[in-house]
Amino acid sequence: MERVQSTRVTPGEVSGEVVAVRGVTRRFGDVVALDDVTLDVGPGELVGLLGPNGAGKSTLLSLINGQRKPDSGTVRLLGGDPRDAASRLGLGVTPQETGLPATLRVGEVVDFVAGHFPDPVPTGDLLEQFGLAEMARRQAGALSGGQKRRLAVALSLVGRPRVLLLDEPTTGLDVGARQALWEAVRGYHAGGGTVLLTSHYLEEVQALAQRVVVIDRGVVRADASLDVILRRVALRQVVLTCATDLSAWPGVVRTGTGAAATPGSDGGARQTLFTADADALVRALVRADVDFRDLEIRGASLEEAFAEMVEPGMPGEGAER
Ligand SMILES: Nc1ncnc2c1ncn2[C@@H]1O[C@H](COP(=O)(O)OP(=O)(O)OP(=O)(O)O)[C@@H](O)[C@H]1O
Repeated sequence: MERVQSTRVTPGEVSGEVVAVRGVTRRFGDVVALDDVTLDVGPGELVGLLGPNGAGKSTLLSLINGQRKPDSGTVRLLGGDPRDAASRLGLGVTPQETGLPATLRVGEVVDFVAGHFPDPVPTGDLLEQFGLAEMARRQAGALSGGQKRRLAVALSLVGRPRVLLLDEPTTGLDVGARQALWEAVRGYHAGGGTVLLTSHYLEEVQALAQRVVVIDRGVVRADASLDVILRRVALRQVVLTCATDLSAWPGVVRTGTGAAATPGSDGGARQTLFTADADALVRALVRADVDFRDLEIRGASLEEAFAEMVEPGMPGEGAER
């Protein structure tokens, strides 16, 4: 409990959306990093922004934290323009890479940042919470990669922010450090905080988020509860060569790209069948004496799952263009 209370947010002031991104497009030269993105995050939500490399996740966070401006569309943070310093008073940020002053001791770094806030979390409490208490007197430059990362996330909480933006918070951390960080984020959220975090890892999003926004090539592909996204990603692929078109077979949710489109030398076609239960599908095909060969079964990778989410019928589908 102490853990939760130590980062409890200032109560009360937030009403309406904490983050409101409406119709935002952002280009870098010819690259469209974000393409007409709309995303609202309400008070107390913990949202995972999931997407592959180059999807546009960091760009979106940089617009929300006021570092960059959209080419078109609007971004609001805590009811104001994120480019105004006043709007960012309630914001805590941990970017993907953080430079720490190498010669300052860990405790001094926290004290330094705490000095900028009216009611900071006490340094000792914060270091305790992040498992850094024994390192308070160590120079920041002497910390391991994982310890630096933990310190960076701890620093984003010093000022008791109302909203926290975490860009791939645990990339490169070992299992123990990752768990400790997740615990801290959960504690912050349990105390009333709003979190938007990015990740490549479904596991991370699964461990933390209630709502998942999938972004790929600058477009929001899905915005749905964790359960819905997991069901989508959990589909298995049964790949086989068969002369009969199996796309309408019971249990086949849909076919993959190129299904029934690649003729084999004997006239059979290579087919990719998506199903929730690969075992049941294969048993049924065998029972029905369907003549197939070169059977492969695999889970859909996250990238494949993202691509599949472009198809119609996905709840929260955001790519109808
Ligand atoms: N400063 C920049 N100059 C030019 N292109 C950029 C810049 N920042 C981002 N981009 C491009 O915009 C696209 C989105 O990049 P972004 O960093 O937002 O993706 P990401 O989802 O955060 O990726 P990662 O998971 O690898 O960090 C990419 O194609 C990237 O190359």
